[in-house]
Amino acid sequence: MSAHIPTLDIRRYDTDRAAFVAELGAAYREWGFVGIRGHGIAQSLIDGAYEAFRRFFALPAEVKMKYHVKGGGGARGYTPFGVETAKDSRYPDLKEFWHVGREIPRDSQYADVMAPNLWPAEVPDFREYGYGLYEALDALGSRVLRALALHIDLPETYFDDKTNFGNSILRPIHYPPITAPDIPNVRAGAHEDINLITLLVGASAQGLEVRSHAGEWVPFTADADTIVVNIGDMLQRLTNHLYPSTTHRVTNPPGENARKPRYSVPFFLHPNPDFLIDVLPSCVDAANPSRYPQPITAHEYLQERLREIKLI
Ligand SMILES: O=C(O)CCC(=O)C(=O)O
Ligand SMILES: [Fe+2]
Repeated sequence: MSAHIPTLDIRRYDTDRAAFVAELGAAYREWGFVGIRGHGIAQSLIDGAYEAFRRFFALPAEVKMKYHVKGGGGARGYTPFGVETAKDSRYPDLKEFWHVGREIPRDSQYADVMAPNLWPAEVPDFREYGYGLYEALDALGSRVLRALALHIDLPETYFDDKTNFGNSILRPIHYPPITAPDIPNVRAGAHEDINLITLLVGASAQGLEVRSHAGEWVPFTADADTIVVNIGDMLQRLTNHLYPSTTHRVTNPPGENARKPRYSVPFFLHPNPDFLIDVLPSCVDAANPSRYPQPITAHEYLQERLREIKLI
């Protein structure tokens, strides 16, 4: 068992595939989290997106609320403070966020469950950078899924046609400075992600913690050139827990650091809405019988989980 969460260079997928897939697979089976370097996403795209998101969150509350869709479950546009609440938590998280979804033709078979995007007119760069980052992380996520597929003896391209219309979400988050002493809320309460995998770009400020097998909270503050990629509940279910969806949280920093805001941008990579999450036969044997005899579509599963976190 390694004592810390590994970071691997994804360029090795092309130069040193067998060893890379083995190391990546082992790291995920142990931690559910890995840092990915050498991903090729331009720093200028990441910086430009962060700057556009920061400018949006700095707008007055009433301007931001123009982009809040009542009854929309936060699926697109802006969600204010005090809404999302981790499943077993009494207090809402200390965050506001925006959701960018996939751009699809409005006559697509998925149009009824994948609403059009909103874009804030006050920040002209938001769309270009926001969707640029969406597409870059979607492509990187597909590369990680190829390696994850090979590690469990699936064809390399197994996930390609199951995620090409994935209901994936880019979520710029702003955690504002914490000024009140002794508040019971945390920036993000302990939770597992719902989707297949999550790619977290540039969460350079401290605060993210990952629960180890032994039940200890392990801080994971990635280097600036590293994208954190973790397993979500849908992939855990599909693989009968071979790939674990690891509990994580964002703590309130101690002392003066609490007065610094935190920005982070997770990309929640989802399968196509009609993908049937049915435990892979290769992940079941006599010692590990299926934990989920009942399959469920990705869309139904998502609806169940959004109700649990009070988004719908
Ligand atoms: O802010 C972070 O670094 C993590 C956020 C997170 O875990 C989430 O939104 O699911
Ligand atoms: Fe998360």
